Amino acid sequence: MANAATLCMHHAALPAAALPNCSERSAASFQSVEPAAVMLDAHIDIDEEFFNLTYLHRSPDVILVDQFLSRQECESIVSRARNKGLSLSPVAYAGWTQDAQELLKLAAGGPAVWLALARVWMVNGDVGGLSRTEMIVQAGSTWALAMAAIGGMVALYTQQRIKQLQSMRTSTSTTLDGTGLGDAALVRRAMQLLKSDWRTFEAPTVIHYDPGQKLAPHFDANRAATVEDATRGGQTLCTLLVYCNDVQESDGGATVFNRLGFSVRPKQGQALLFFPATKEGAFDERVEHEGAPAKTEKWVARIWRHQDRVTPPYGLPDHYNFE
Ligand SMILES: O=C(O)CCC(=O)C(=O)O
Ligand SMILES: [Fe+2]
Repeated sequence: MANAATLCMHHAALPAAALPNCSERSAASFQSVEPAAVMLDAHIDIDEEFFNLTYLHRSPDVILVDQFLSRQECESIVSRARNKGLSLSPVAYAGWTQDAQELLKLAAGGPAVWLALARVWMVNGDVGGLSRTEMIVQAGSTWALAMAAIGGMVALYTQQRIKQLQSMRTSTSTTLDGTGLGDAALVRRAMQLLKSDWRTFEAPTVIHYDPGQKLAPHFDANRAATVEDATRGGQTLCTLLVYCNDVQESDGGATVFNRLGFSVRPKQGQALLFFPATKEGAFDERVEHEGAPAKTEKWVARIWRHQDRVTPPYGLPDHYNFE
């Protein structure tokens, strides 16, 4: 089965880790320089009374739920994933449609027009006295040829970009069907905490990092979600990660929020919840994050809550029964 959970990465993610003093930027100072913060804070409604829920950060809201899953549930998730087998985590080039459109628009008004005019000028110089219709035909066909060639170059660039992004995620992963002891508990509790129907969830994804593996800074939402995520339920509104094993402080492997200046160390059974987009689907770049390389292995289970029904193979099947 196609692995449902591709990771959305965009070139905008690249310089983020290198933002000057980004780790020292406090929430308060961020709010004062970001007037749109209040609008961006309007994430989906959650169950604030959920057992063990604490706020790690406000605006943007980042939440921890201790003992979200039990040790047995975590172990069950890991062993089901191992039995199924994991493969290199897929990465999506989020925003490629926008980038390609922009490049083509630039070319259509610039280089393609210059080439068309140059061709008319040359042909006119060679044969002389081109009629107006002949000039239009010459210019039009040259413009179309130039656009086709530029389209090919944009496609090549997009392929290169996907390869480059893939090298930034070296973990392996797989999806579970939500019927094992641990993954069923994950879906059930996610439904309560997020006050959401399982139909808006991607199938639970299990991510495994071997020592040294990592996930570079990225956003889970996609600025071009309406086009690129149309077949997987639209925008990612919420990310729920559950750490399935402990990683000691000195061993790295934290989930790092560079722009917010803090990180979360993996603790078995603990859930980390944040909102890559508002309930309306507006992209929130403040919650850019990364999975830092660990010296030991690290296991994470993840549910992405989308805007609409996530149909199979990305989501759970119609006959899924969470009871
Ligand atoms: O492994 C982590 O700490 C982060 C994982 C993550 O961000 C993702 O899977 O989208
Ligand atoms: Fe992520």
